[in-house]
Amino acid sequence: MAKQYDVLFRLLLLGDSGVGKTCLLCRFTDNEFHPSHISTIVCPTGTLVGGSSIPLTLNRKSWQYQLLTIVGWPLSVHPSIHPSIHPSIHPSIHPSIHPSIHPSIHPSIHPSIHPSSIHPSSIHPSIHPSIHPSIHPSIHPSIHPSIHPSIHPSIHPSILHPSIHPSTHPSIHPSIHPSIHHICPLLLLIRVDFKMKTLLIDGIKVRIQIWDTAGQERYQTITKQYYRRAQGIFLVYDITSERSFQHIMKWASDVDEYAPEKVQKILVGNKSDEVEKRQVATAQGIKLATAYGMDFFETSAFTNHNITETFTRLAEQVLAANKRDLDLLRISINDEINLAALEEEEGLRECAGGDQDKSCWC
Ligand SMILES: Nc1nc2c(ncn2[C@@H]2O[C@H](COP(=O)(O)OP(=O)(O)OP(=O)(O)O)[C@@H](O)[C@H]2O)c(=O)[nH]1
Repeated sequence: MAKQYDVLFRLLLLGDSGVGKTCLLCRFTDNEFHPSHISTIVCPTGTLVGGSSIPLTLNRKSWQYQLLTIVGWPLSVHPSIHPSIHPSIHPSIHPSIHPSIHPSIHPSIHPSIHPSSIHPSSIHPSIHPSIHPSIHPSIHPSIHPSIHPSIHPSIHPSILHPSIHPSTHPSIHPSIHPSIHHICPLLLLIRVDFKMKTLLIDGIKVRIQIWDTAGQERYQTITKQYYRRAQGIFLVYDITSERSFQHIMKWASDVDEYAPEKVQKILVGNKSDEVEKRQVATAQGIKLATAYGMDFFETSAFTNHNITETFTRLAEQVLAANKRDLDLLRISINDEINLAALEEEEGLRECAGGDQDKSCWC
């Protein structure tokens, strides 16, 4: 089978909330545009002490969730637990999910999904009665018992139904209930969006994993945890927002502080279609990018202007920055191949030079 890619790079989208990071990503990977703004939520304040990644399929789309261990839960219910949660995404629970999840998932989650979507025999008996028929099974097996105290409605506005209001039954999760204030440590299942795409650059199949972060200030402690694993960063502002442009300096200084030294950066002025509302001139973008030594693109996720160009450019830069390492890797692989070929050849020669009547087992 042909190799799916040669190298894998991790890119990160950074910028204020509402500049269009999620839209840029969706336009690039799925050629879709979402007119409404649903804030990407990382997770409520707390201290990240560990985590592992879990893929989940929601609405036939693949999203990445992070199972995070948070300590120091705030004393009040987080504002992100809000009734305006989107009705369309059905969290699925994998059949192998451990019974200990049982008390934390409540039948009130949502009444509308068809019972046939869950295969009764595949669900552990102790989970079954408490999961409402509407929930499609599919939290990954790796979630296992540790998830129990942690499924939390702040996951993402789009994942839970409005019916999950803080006043809902406290067994959904203690922290959702206004009266319960102390939970520590706490495990959280949160959505950290990333999407993948493979590009062909100089004959190299470059797979890029693009992480969409939450622009909201309150999530930035957590977001910074992703910087150090990034090889490329998009610093995004909105050309209709002078403020988002001013904040680029803050984002850039965070990158300097938390990202690896070799990280590649690109400045992106999004919403170029909003001609009437423009507050940041193209020349200002160019000037800032030049000052930081970055490339600069004005984009529109709405009209698809410069989207592929921007993502490809950053991937090219990351590839160029890592080319030396790649070449070294390739040389060592080639050396191994050459050595194997040499050994094989020598073996053949030995056989050929030996007793001609003997069968060669080389
Ligand atoms: N006109 C126009 N609107 C856009 C464009 N890109 C995004 N938007 C709109 O801007 C709003 C915010 O977009 P998002 O992609 O959700 O913003 P975000 O940066 O991911 O925001 P957070 O998740 O809160 O950090 C949405 O209403 C989008 O429809 C664009 O290129 N042109």
